[in-house]
Amino acid sequence: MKMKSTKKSFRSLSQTIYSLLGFKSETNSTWANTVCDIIKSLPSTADYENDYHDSANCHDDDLDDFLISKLRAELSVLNEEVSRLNAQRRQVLNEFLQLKGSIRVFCRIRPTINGENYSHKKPVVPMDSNGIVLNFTENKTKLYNFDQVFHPDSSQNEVFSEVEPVIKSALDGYNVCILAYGQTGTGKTFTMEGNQDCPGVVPRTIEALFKQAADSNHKFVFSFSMLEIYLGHLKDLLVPQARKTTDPMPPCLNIQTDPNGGIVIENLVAIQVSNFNHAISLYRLGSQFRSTASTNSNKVSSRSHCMIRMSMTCSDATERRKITNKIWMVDLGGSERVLKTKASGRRFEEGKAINLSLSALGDVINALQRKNSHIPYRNSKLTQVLKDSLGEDSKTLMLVHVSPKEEDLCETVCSLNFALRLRSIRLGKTEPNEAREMRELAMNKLQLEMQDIENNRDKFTKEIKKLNQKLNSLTKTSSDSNEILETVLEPSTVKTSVKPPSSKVPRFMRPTVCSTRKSGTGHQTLLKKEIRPTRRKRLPVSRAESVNFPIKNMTESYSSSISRASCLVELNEMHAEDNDTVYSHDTDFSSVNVSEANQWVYLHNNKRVLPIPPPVQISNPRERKKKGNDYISLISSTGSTKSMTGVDDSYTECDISSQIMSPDAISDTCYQNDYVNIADGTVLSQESTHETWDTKAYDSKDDLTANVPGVSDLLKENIMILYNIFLLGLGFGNLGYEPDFFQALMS
Ligand SMILES: Nc1ncnc2c1ncn2[C@@H]1O[C@H](COP(=O)(O)OP(=O)(O)OP(=O)(O)O)[C@@H](O)[C@H]1O
Repeated sequence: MKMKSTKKSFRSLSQTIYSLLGFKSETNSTWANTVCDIIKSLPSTADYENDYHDSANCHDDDLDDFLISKLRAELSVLNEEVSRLNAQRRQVLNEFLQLKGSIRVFCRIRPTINGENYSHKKPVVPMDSNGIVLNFTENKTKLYNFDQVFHPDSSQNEVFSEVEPVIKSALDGYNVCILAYGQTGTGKTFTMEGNQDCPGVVPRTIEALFKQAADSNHKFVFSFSMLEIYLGHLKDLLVPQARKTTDPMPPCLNIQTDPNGGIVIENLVAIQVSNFNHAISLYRLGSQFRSTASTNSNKVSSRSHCMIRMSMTCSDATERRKITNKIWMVDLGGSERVLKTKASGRRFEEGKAINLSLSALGDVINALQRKNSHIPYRNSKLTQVLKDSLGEDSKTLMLVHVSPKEEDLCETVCSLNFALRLRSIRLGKTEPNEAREMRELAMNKLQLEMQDIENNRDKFTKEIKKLNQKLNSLTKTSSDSNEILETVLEPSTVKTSVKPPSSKVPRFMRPTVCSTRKSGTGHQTLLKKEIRPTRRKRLPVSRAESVNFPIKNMTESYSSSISRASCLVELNEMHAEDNDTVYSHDTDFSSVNVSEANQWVYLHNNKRVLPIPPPVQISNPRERKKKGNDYISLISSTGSTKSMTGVDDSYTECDISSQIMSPDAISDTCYQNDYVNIADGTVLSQESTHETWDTKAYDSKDDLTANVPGVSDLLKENIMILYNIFLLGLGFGNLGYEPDFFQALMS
């Protein structure tokens, strides 16, 4: 235990050294370095450790080290095992998808919706999980085969279970494309988006991506984009759209090809998303900007192709197909027979544009399936955007939607013929039954194998998480103890990253404004805005970043600068409060500084600077507002970007932030000088007795004089003058001015 106590005393010593920084002008970083040099020259920890080992075979820190290295070794074995299983799973999945086909076509039959009338004979009948029969007349039927047929009562869950394998492919680095195709009003948006109770493919895919990425033992960075292709133009759905002709137009989206053949959409917004909720909120936002309209076939009909893109980057998995890849989820515009919908004007143009691009998409997929040498990507914007996600090295799912209604039979035939064109020639109806059964058997086997691998991997991943937690708690305790000494030895890091532990230091030991100014430590501390939780709470020793605030025609002593944070707070609040109230009790403390500074350096129209505001109460709210406006005009005239961020040499200026009290000094002053209302004995804090444009402050002062019975106006004025002298004495006293300075000033 001797060793432990020695270490502890060293730790507390370094802490003490650190807390003394800035207490006296001598206790600066040079001093701290010297003391730490002395500490370094003392017998090293290793010497103690050796001694300790001699005296006792076991020690807490050694045990920690031993446990840490043991945990690390275990983790590396487990991680290797997970990587091996991942590679195995990837291989099995690929085999599985190859048997299934890299372009797969599903068919979903929409259920009947309330109020719809149907003829006695059902025109669209699902056969089994792959077949669908169309009944044209009594004795004329036609059978269509697909990779999967979803019956009218199939749930969103069932649909997603067929989609899920391609999400795994996406995480393996393949580009993936999920397309919802069909006549208008057949349920494309329902499948892709779903509703609150039955979420569709898009939310489920996003959720699965985040979940599977978390389970994968690799670090993924996801980004979300959303666009629509409307009348042949690309429109970013995450950018506010121009409503009036005078509104600026959003940047034009151009499609480019990078040297590797990847598609780049210029100016498309891609927002990094770290979790499901974040991505979904963006999706909801984008959905609001979609172009929809009411048509004869659908009350809320999508008049464009809506495309959602999740890009993912994973640089620590070398076995992935690509470092960055993407998954497109596309709710295609509804195919429609213009004659039937009787669309005209804009609706007609929209329908025509949708049909043309759908036809181009069909041509591309068909050419890919036939392995044609020329793939006609350039025939539409839709196929240009999807160029790198439809080819050889990617996975495509087409969900074809059909209506159950007899009157829609023509459109249903068109949709199913379109879908048939997309089906792999190899997997078409030419495939013999025997071969098909063999293929299905092999696929089932691979699926079981994959399930087995995933179960094992999950077991290991859980174990890794547990071990990591243990390791974190062990390494945290050992690194915490070294951190403080390192900070003292490395004074440059104190500047921005470490906050002095002022709350642990007794008040009398904390630096004053002057000492901070002399030692120069004030500017080394936090740049962040401090929130003042309650009026009486002590604030840490910290100062807001100060910027020069040039004022024309000012002598050096009266020129000022204010904190950037406070300036912004003031401005915001003045605008927000319609200039009536400058700050409230929970205002940033630094903004209080500015208002107090305005009592001492009152600025009017940026021309005249008086040391003290005239002790005139502004009871008329209009006047009060005007005064506030003067302040605003001051901030806006002198607080321009230039003056806020830099120094303008044409002005005489000095940094008044060094004259304004530090928040701590102000809070100290408040403690020492709480004002007792002589009439009712209540304690008013200094803040509330100051003359600012805070209505509360005025009320307090009004109370102060009004509550004294029989006080004449002259007496009131004298009290106010005395009171101002008192305040000025306090404030300026803290800044190093002598009382006779004020007497001279007042006289
Ligand atoms: N499987 C389903 N279960 C329940 N309701 C459905 C289903 N499919 C579609 N619907 C309902 O049918 C209506 C039309 O669906 P939806 O708007 O999704 O069609 P759409 O194909 O996207 O049409 P458009 O191309 O005109 O945008 C909606 O009210 C939707 O809720």
